[in-house]
Parts: sequence; C-alpha cells; structure tokens
Amino acid sequence: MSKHWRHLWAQGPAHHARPVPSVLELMRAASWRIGWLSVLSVGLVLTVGAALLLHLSTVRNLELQARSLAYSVEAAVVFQDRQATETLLQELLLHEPVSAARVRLGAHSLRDLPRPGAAGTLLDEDFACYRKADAQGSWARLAESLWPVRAEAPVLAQGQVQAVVELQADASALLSLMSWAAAGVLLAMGLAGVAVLRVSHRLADRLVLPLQALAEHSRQMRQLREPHSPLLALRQAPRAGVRELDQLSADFDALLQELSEHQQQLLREHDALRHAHAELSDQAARDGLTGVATRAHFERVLASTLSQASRAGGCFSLYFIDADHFKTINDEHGHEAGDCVLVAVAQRLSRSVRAQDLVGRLGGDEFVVLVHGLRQATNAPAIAEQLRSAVAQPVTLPNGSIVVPGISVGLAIFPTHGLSAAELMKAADQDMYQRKRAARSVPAPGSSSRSSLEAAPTRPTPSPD
Ligand SMILES: Nc1nc2c(ncn2[C@@H]2O[C@H](COP(=O)(O)OP(=O)(O)OP(=O)(O)O)[C@@H](O)[C@H]2O)c(=O)[nH]1
Repeated sequence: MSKHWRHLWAQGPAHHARPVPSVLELMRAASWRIGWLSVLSVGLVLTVGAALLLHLSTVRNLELQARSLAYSVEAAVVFQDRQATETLLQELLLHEPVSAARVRLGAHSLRDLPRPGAAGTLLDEDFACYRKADAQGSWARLAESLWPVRAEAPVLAQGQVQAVVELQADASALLSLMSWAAAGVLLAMGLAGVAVLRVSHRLADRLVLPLQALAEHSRQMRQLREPHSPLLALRQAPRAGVRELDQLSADFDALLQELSEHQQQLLREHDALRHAHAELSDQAARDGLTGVATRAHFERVLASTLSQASRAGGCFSLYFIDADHFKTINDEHGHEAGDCVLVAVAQRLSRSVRAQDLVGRLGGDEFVVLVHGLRQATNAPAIAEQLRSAVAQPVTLPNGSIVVPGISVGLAIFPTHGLSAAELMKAADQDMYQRKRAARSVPAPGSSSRSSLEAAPTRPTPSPD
C-alpha cells in the first residue's frame, strides 16, 4: 500500500475531502503515464542509438575516404604538385559529405584543422587545403563545433610517411540527417503513443465497463424489494468475458441467491412467530373453558371504552353477573357438570348481546358484560333482564340431569355510577350483591329457598343447547 493510500486509510473515509476517483479515471491516468514513459524511453533509446550508429558509420566512411584520398594524392605529394593535390581535394569535397580537407607534409599528425572562420586558409605547414564554400556559414560552423568528426590517413611513398591527409566531416549534413532521424523517431513515438493509449483505453473499457454494469445490476437488485420477485431468480449478473470479473459476477449471483433464500427463511419464521403470537394473544384474551374474554382482556377493553366514552361523551353499561347456587351443581353433579353449566351461561350471555359488545369471565362463576353505545341509560335494566332470562333455560348435564341456571345481574352505567373502571366494577358488583340478597330474602312463590338454580329431574331430556 502506498504512503498516500495508507494515509487515507488511517484518516478514514469521512476525512479525505478529495473526490474519490473512478477506476476508469485511475486506469486512464495510469495508461497515460505508462504510455508516455514507455514511448519517451523507447524514443530516447532510438535517438541515442541512431546518433551513435550515424556517428560510427560517418567516422568509418571518413576514414575510408581519408585512406582513399591518401592513395590518390600520393603522386601529387611526391612530385610536390600542390595544384593537383588541391584539385583532388576539391573533387572529393564536391561529392562527399566532407566540409574541409587538407594535406600536411611530414609524418606527424595534426589535429587542428582550420577553425571555422579560418576555413580555406592555407597554413604554413599545409601542403594543400580546401574547405567547402557552403560549409562556412554560421549553421555549418555551429554544427561542426557541436559534432566534430574527423579522420586522417598517412600518405605513404616507398614505405615512408610523406604527408598526412586530414578530413572534417560535413556536420551540417550529418545534423540534417540526424534531424530527419529525430523526426522519424518523433513520428514513431507519436504513433506508438497513440497505439499505447488506444490499447490501454480499450483495456480500461474492457475492465471498467463490466464493473460498471455489475454495479448497476447490484443497484437494480437492491431496488427489487419484494423477496419473492421472479426477477430475482431470473436476472443474472452480466458476464464480461474476463475470468476474474465473471467469477465476481458468479459470486454475486450466489450471494444474492443465498440472501434471497435466507430472507425467505426469515419471512417464514416471522410468519410462524406472528401466527404463534396471534394464537397466544388469542389464548390470553379468551377464557380457556368458556371462550369468552378473560379478566385481563375485558379490563383492557373496558379501559379503552371508558376513555373513548369520556372523550366523546358517550354512555355504556356494565353488568356484573354471578351464578346462583353454582356450588350446589358442583357438589351434586360433579365439577364436569359445573363446567358444562358455565359454558352454557357464557354462550347464552354472548348470544344475548351484539357482536360489538363484550362478555368476559372474571373467574369461578362470575361473568361481566360490557354493552357499548347505550342510547339511553333507561335501556340498561331491560338488557339486564334480557341476560337473566336468556340464561335461565334448562341445561342438560353430562350425567343426563337437567338444571336451569340462575344468575344475579348487577348494573353500572357510565358515567352515572362511576367515572373509572374500578368505580364501575365496584358499583356493578355491589348492585349484583344487593339483588342476590334481595332475591333470597323474598323467595319466589312456590320455589324453595335455594334460589333460581333448580335441580331438574334426573332423567335425560333434550336440551336447547
Ligand atoms: N365446575 C367449576 N366450578 C368452579 C370453577 N371455578 C370455581 N368453581 C366453583 O364455583 C363455586 C362458586 O362458589 P360461590 O359463588 O361462592 O357459591 P354459590 O354456590 O354460587 O353461591 P352464591 O353465589 O351465593 O349463589 C365454588 O364451589 C368453586 O369451587 C370452575 O371453573 N368450574
């Protein structure tokens, strides 16, 4: 990891304010750098190589020419024919890329050809000297000072060195050759640069476009919120035709598939839990024996009815019900028979009120009924009577005996008898208790003092329930 990235990593994503570059931008920037660096280095090597080759071949040619000239001028030098020597020098300079030439008498080598500016001047030691007229310009002089290429060869006669031929290459011709070579190299560099950029851009497109397609695909998949959408099963991540990218797409598909299955599993479990919760709530709200509301559920509904009636200024009635002499049934016919009577009482109470009203069992043989939206408080006693008469029907017990259950019903009206649930329950309970006591103190004509719960004949008789 480079210093820069380590620094960014240490800072965390929130701290680096610079915009995060895309992969395409990074690859393009890198390919620009790589392209130009490689083209420049190749260009540099080519230029230096070409210059070196040119230099070596020029030196070699010049040496050959110097040797050839040494042979040519041998006779003229031996016979001291300066005119013929100069003619030979002139001929050579005319057709060859040589800017200056001279023949110096003696065996010693002279390296100091006439300097630019002194060209064509015959020095004291020179036997013959010639310099091209067009090699005397400033460009030619500059070229010679930049690129001095010289060669010399001895003029031999009878095994003795008679003179030395010295040649100066035409540097301006060499430089113009070099400029052509440089132009060629530059052109090659340009073409190579374009080719490198095209290839690297294609490579970037080949890698980045599939990545962008995969990113777009994942965005679309995220938008498909429905877990059972058939698109999830059908749609595959796009394939790029590049092994690693295709592997990434395949892994993405597999991950999506796993997530989808996991989500479906979670949804199934969630449904099961919701179902179980609903069942438990229902069980908690319903009395196990009779199926009417439990005390807790009844109190919740009473509280919400109360607050609603308080806000809206409504009126409702609450009935507190206790079975009369229920213990006797248990004692005489058994607990199972008592249960049977409790179920019958609950069913009859439920059938006597509307669906929006609520019947609850407080426990034992105590029931409560909540009647919503009473139009007039004066209707409440009639409902109590209705409940009483609905219950007081014969019930056939499991042992075949028939009993007629009796109930005492106490009444409380909101807001007349109380403004809170506790006040209303207490008022209804007290009313029920007083009515029970009143009923017992005044026995009905022809009935025993035991009350309204009467043992029926022991023979089995069909029951309305
Ligand atoms: N079968 C049955 N009996 C129950 C159940 N819960 C309570 N009991 C009995 O119901 C009876 C209720 O007794 P009380 O209300 O005190 O007696 P009662 O005979 O109804 O007396 P009064 O209310 O004064 O008429 C008790 O004997 C309890 O054991 C139940 O779920 N099933």
